[in-house]
Amino acid sequence: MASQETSNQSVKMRTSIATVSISGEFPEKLAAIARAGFTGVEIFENDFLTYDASPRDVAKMAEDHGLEITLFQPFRDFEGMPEPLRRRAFERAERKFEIMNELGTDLMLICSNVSPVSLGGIDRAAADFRELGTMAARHGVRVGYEALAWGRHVNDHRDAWEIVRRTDHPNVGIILDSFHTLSRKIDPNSIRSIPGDKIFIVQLADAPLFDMDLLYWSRHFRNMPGEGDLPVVDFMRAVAATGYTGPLSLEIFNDQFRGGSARALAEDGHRSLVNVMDRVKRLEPDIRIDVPDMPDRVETQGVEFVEFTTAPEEKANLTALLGTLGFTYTARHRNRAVDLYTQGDIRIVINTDSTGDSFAGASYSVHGTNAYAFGLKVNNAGDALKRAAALGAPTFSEPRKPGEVTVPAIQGVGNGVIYFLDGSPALASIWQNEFEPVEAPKTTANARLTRIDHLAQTTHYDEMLTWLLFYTSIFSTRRTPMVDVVDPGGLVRSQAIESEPEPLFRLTMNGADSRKTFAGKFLAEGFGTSIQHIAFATNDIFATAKALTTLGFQALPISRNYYEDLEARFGLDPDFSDAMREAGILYDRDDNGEYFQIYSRTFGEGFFFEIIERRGAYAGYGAMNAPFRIAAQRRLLRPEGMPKR
Ligand SMILES: O=C(O)c1ccc(O)c(O)c1
Ligand SMILES: [Mg+2]
Repeated sequence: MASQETSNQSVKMRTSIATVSISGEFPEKLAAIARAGFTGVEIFENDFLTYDASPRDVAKMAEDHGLEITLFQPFRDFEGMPEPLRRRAFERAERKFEIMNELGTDLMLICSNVSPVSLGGIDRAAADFRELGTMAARHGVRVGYEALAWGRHVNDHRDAWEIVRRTDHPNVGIILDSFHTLSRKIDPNSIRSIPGDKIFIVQLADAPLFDMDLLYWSRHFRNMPGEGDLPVVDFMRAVAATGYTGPLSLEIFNDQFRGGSARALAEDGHRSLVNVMDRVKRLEPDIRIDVPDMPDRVETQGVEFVEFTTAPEEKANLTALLGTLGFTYTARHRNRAVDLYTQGDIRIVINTDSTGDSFAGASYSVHGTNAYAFGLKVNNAGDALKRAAALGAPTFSEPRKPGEVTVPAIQGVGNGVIYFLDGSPALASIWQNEFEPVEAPKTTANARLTRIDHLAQTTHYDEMLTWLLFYTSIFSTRRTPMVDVVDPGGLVRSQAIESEPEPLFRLTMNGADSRKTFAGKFLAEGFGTSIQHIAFATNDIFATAKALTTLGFQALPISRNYYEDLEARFGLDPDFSDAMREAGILYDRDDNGEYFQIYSRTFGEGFFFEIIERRGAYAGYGAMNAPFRIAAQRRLLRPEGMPKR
């Protein structure tokens, strides 16, 4: 009875990552892995072989970093070999067991045989494993069998389990790898019938859905759980239901990661594991892994404000542009050089407070005028901060003056600040308490802008997965499929993140490959600033266009060819397309509704505003119009009549 009780206790979560998953030399990898908070590491044999140190030295290095070596892998082409290859395989294994003893790890991964000379048969494989188990026991080690998705005879964890079950040896177990199961669309619920103590380690990886050869897909395109499209949470739920308490180990083969930052990759990996396990814990109450406590994913009700930092001498350009968009200067901060402009439910804050060590001033010095911060409406700002911090997001705070409230905040893309606001008395009354309404004559002009539809952030393509994971792990969101936007200077990849259950907060992430693209230029010249455009919603784009003209707004001029094509493509009435052309309105339509867009001219290093109207249930962002927008923006960058350089 006593042992029964112990076996139901939960066990502290053990996190591990394979050395193949991140860039750098062996010592750099271990340092980054330890620093990111992992408790263990899988040694990928090749990383060890190519590094000039003895197994004991490597054991010492891992120990110095406080890392357990969870696994030594892979051992290939073992089971089902005809003689004399069979004998050779056992001899090879014995050599590796000796190395494992020096490394201080007791588990080796054997992946299913891919050799064309290997022989099938469950009982033949089980007999080989039974003999190997006995040899492993003599060396005090264990072996785990993993079905590679492209294994010659075994390519399904259900078959690997049947072999392990028939082997019936305490030193032989199964190793599950989410990629191999999910890439072949094998139902992960089949894992639920495996006893948890026969699962020796679990490897986790996600991947974008590609129709591609399995081996090539696995070796080049895996990514961190939550960064791809595979149902890793369902997989891990099934594992948790078995009572498994061993390490959760990331094994990510990815070409882009091999050249990335070891530190950033390790941090993303740790965040992805904690996030997946947090989901799993909420869905599988019988889980025996003790996952760190944190509030659930944050539901957002939209963008409460966007804040620009600028210098007093540049401010007039920005406020003039806001004026032509129908914004009114409504209030000024009681203690600071901070102004509030409003229209509908939109708040734009302009900060010229560069005194002391204000972050706004610092951001201006690095990036110039930029939208360096935004505020999100959430249910509980304190909980939002707790979750973000538990997932490793840097928290942000600045010294407050008497009477000022500390708004919970974190830092995100381009070091920009994300504030959390909720309905608590202190945070809900911040605009009334900290701002003084301006008495100056108010314009009655208004362009019927109602709210912020979306923010668009630009990053280097290499960082795109990092930031997608950042948002989707902290906030309750879904991602739309990635779209490619062709810029004459290169490709820009774009993906939207939308809050769930209601898409009240929408954000598009644009990953620029080259600084020759319009987005890449914005990044390079703004030194990595983050928000490139803000899209405001209207309920009547034509009325808004008319009001904007009166206000002196200059829309981005769009080529006549665009409207010719639009008319042909959608069978539009020529009067309708002429009306759009005159107002500089772009158009898109899908099965659910229509989308209208007006762009401002660019401001500073490529920042711009957009005005949109969604009709019906159109859910996109007009991606097909992006090349026309980019072409128009590039035309304006060149002085009239100048040849393109
Ligand atoms: O691609 C491979 O060969 C390979 C090797 C070891 C693994 O654990 C794995 O998942 C894949
Ligand atoms: Mg694997």
